[in-house]
Amino acid sequence: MKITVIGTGYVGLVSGICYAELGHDVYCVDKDAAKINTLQSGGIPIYEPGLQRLSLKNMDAGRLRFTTALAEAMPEADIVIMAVGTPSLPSGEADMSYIEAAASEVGAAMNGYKVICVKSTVPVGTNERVGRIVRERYDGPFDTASLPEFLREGTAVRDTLHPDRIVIGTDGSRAARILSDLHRPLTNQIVLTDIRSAEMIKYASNAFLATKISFINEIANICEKVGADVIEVAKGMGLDNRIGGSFLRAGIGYGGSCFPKDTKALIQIAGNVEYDFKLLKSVVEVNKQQRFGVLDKLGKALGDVRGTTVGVWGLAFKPETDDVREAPALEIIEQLIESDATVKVYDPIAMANFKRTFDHPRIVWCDSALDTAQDSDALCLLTEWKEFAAIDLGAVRAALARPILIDGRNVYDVQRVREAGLHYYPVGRPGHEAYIPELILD
Ligand SMILES: NC(=O)C1=CN([C@@H]2O[C@H](COP(=O)(O)OP(=O)(O)OC[C@H]3O[C@@H](n4cnc5c(N)ncnc54)[C@H](O)[C@@H]3O)[C@@H](O)[C@H]2O)C=CC1
Ligand SMILES: O=C(O)[C@H]1O[C@H](OP(=O)(O)OP(=O)(O)OC[C@H]2O[C@@H](n3ccc(=O)[nH]c3=O)[C@H](O)[C@@H]2O)[C@H](O)[C@@H](O)[C@@H]1O
Repeated sequence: MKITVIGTGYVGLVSGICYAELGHDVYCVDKDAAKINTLQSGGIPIYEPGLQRLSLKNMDAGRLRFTTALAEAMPEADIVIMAVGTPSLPSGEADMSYIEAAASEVGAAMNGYKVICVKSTVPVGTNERVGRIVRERYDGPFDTASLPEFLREGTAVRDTLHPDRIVIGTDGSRAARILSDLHRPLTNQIVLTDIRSAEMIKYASNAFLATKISFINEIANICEKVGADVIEVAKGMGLDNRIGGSFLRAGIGYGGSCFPKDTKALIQIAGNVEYDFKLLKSVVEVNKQQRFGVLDKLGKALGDVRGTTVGVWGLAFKPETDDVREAPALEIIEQLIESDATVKVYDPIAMANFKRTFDHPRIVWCDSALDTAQDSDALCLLTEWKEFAAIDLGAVRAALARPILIDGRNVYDVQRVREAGLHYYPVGRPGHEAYIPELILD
């Protein structure tokens, strides 16, 4: 099939490249000329393992092209996939302006039947709006379809080529058939449904995953007070098939371009139909607070953070990505600076992105994990990169001015850290002896 993908952010780029890998002819379009130049010359504007190799392979095979001109990419397309951004407005609602502009451009470029899919995460009713916008400019046949995306950054290629399920929302059998044929090589788990339910499945899925994370984080906070170990608790819970073990890693809360945005948007969607989504509001509130647990522990360990030097390992919102959107590290570092600390930072991949987002004279940009630890009064691990998990803790202890390790992602074995002579402050686990449970059970 011939596919045109609009938007070469994470989603557009990964899906475009993966559709080409399945043997389809793909044209990826973006308004950002710099991104398109990079892509045309074989580069990739994001850090995503495995993506560049697939892009080059499919460009060489003549199945994958990049352009800034929608008019060039549209005429032959059977399927048009919109994957433009839907960022948060100050109200929390999703900003629909990119979708509306893209729909209008698609309408102007239509020249025959096509299935117009919305892959971006959009409020219920958006596909109908897209249909109306296209119809204003084109009076021939077409279908719209909701085709939500469930990939995760860092494992995007694998998630796309081996999805748990594909959700297709249509209001007609022709579009349903075309999109089922397109995705059948990927999985047998194809959920064919109506458009509004498909749009809701995406928000409900992200909101549920965010709920699991905030739930386990609250359990971790209680574990700290009663002397239980949240890793054991999550393991014991997760073995129940009804609960499932994934997304029960306690830590400093979720970040990224999607959970924070989509939870807020769903609260607004509910509010617009006069439904108060109390549970999800609490999930968001718990998440906002969770990151500050690192600062509480620093306060306990150091006495006062003023005038100290704090090392920070990890700036990306999760490992295997250079994305720092809504990364907990941003607020933690801002707070440390406000408290007059000097902050030494290091991330294997996300340093440049972070520096573009936030910089300050009291941030020291380090070249390595050990350089960050050198002479710091405490070290905080905020992203669980493999490099940090594998580091020689004895060398870390020798580099630090004071032996304090705050582990925001529960990376280390408690015994191993203690043997290295470090005072260990993980999340929801018995760590350093001085950090005793507040409640001792008889
Ligand atoms: N980032 C992720 O991991 C996931 C994102 N999503 C959803 O997918 C959507 C896209 O997300 P990202 O890829 O992260 O977005 P992004 O913001 O990184 O990229 C969007 C791209 O669209 C381009 N664009 C905007 N309007 C355009 C137009 N009219 N014509 C051509 N190009 C245009 C922009 O220049 C930009 O390159 C969002 O709704 C997001 O919620 C869904 C699943 C995963
Ligand atoms: O809609 C989206 O954009 C995507 O959002 C998430 O994907 P992503 O944000 O890339 O990354 P996740 O692996 O889900 O992690 C999100 C955040 O939750 C945190 N997290 C995750 C899992 C966990 O157990 N604990 C935890 O704190 C991570 O550290 C990270 O900050 C979803 O997992 C994808 O299915 C979805 O497509």
